[in-house]
Parts: sequence; structure tokens; C-alpha cells
Amino acid sequence: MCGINVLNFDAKEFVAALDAAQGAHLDWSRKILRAAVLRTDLCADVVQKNAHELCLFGQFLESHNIAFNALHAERSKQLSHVHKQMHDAIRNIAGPISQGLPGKEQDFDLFERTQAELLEHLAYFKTHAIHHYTQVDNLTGLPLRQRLEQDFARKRPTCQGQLALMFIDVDHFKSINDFYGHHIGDKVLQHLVVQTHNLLAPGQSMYRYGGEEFIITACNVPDANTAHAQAEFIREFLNETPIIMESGEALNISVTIGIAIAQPQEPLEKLIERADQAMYIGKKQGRNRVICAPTEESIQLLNDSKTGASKFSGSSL
Ligand SMILES: Nc1nc2c(ncn2[C@@H]2O[C@H](COP(=O)(O)OP(=O)(O)OP(=O)(O)O)[C@@H](O)[C@H]2O)c(=O)[nH]1
Repeated sequence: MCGINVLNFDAKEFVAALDAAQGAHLDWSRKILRAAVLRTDLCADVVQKNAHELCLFGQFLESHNIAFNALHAERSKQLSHVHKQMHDAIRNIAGPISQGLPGKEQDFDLFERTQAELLEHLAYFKTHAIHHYTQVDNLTGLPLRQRLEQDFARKRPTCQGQLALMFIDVDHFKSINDFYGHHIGDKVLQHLVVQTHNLLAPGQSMYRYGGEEFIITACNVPDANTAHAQAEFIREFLNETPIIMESGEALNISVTIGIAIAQPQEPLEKLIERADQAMYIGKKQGRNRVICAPTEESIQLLNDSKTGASKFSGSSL
């Protein structure tokens, strides 16, 4: 079983904080220039050995360490390193400046180089945080449907066996919102995602498709029965695992799941549509159940059998 592997941080807040930290870095640079030109005293966030931790930018790096690591762990390390190098270079220059003497050219070169590297890293993180923001759901941390399209195109050619798509819809979710409030509705969605994600096997991915709709894609499934059994397991598990609210009250939920097995060359859109239709049939039949979608071929056979045009007429589908 695989754990939830999602980047769950507020990318909007991260980008805003990153802009503010970049502004603080510019202020810091201006302060140094001012001190050099006007011969005023340099502050602790310039001259002290741990100046890179004292400056506002350093504090931002520290407080957003998890977000930086989640986006790119290696770059995150490099960013911290160049930031410290930049401070070291400026500290070396600060000594002569305070005595009215010229600094060393190599220190200034190092300052310019590390500052340029720092800005290059920040541009990378900003672009990726914005990209992340458009592709990942803030409430649950799950990838959104754009990512499903990309993953499907990438995974399908390498998928051995069957590719199953499960369409999960929370039952009576509007009533949960109406009765307990939107905030508890949100908690229900988060609970569902954490519980379900823990049940996924390697090669299976979960997406937030819409409001209370989720999609799981499962590669390398031996047959439709196996996909049905897993969906049934998920449905039952969710039904038997209530959310315990702050008041201690247990809130039971149920889901209806439609499954479709991808047919050769079937576009994703069509596959989702079939799984959605199967889910809808499940709702009509009373909810809290799993329904497998028939294939186009079997529907055609059924139609043919009704008109007597098929040699399979009368076969059960
Ligand atoms: N709390 C919360 N509610 C949401 C979110 N997204 C969508 N919703 C709500 O989900 C509800 C979906 O309601 P319906 O489509 O009527 O479905 P339902 O009540 O689950 O009914 P059935 O699917 O037929 O069982 C709507 O009231 C939406 O406002 C969300 O992110 N958080």
C-alpha cells in the first residue's frame, strides 16, 4: 500500500510570502549600499556570523522549509547554501567598508554570482508553486483533473493488463453540508481522501474530479472482477469508518462508485463518461454500491441481440 504522496501546502500563501521575502532581500541590499555610500553602521543581519539566519529572507527560508523541500529538495538545499555564501561575501566586504577602505573584487564577484543564483532559484520555485497551485486541490492535496489527463496519456502505453477507472461520489453530501455546515463537509472530503488513499496500491492514483467527486485510476488490473472487488473494499471501508467530530459524535458516510475498464483506443473523456454513468445508475439503485459500466461492445451486442441481428442473441451480458 502506498501513503498519500501529495504536496499539501497553500501555494497562494507561499507565492505571496516569497514575493515579500524577495522584497526584504532588496531592502537588505539597499541597506548595504547606503551604508557603503554614507558610511553609516552596518546592521547585525550584515556583519554577524549568523547574518543569513537573522535577515528576513533567511527567516522566510527557515519557516517555509517544508514547502521548498516538497517542491524540490535538492534546489532547496542549494538555495540555502547560496544564501549563506552571499552573506559570507558581504560580511567580508563589510569589514573594509566600515573602515572606509575598498573591499576585495573576488568577494564582490562572489556576492554578485550568489545573488544571481539565489534569484534564479527563487524564479524556479515561484513558477513551480504557481504550477502546483493550478494542478493540486488545496483542500485535499489531491491532483486535479488536468493532472489526470497528463498522467493518463503518460501511463496508458505502459499499462499492462487492464486499466480501470473508478468514479467515486459521496452520497447525500448536500445534506451533510446543510445539516452540519460546510466546514464539516470539507472535513468529510479530507477524511475520505486520507482513508481511500491509504488503500491504494502502487500504480494507482487518486484525483479530485469535482466538488464531491473523485477518480481513481488503476493500472495493471488483471480483470474487471478485481477492479470491482477493490472498489467494493473501498466502499465498505469508508462506510465502516466514521468521521469523529470535535464533539465526539461519529458521522457515517457512504459513497457510490462507478467503474469502467478502458477499451482499446478509448479516449479518457469517454472512459470517465462510462464510469460516471455507472455511478449514476448506482445512485438510482439506492446509493452506497459499486456498479461496473458495460463496454460499448457489450451494449452493441445487446442491441443487436434485441433486433435479432447478432449470433450472440440471447446471451447474457
Ligand atoms: N463542503 C464542501 N461542499 C462542497 C464542495 N464542493 C462541492 N460541495 C457541495 O457538494 C454538494 C453536492 O450536492 P449534490 O450534487 O446535490 O449531491 P448529493 O447531495 O451528494 O446527492 P447524491 O450525489 O445524489 O447522493 C453541493 O451542495 C455542493 O455545494 C467542497 O469543496 N466542500
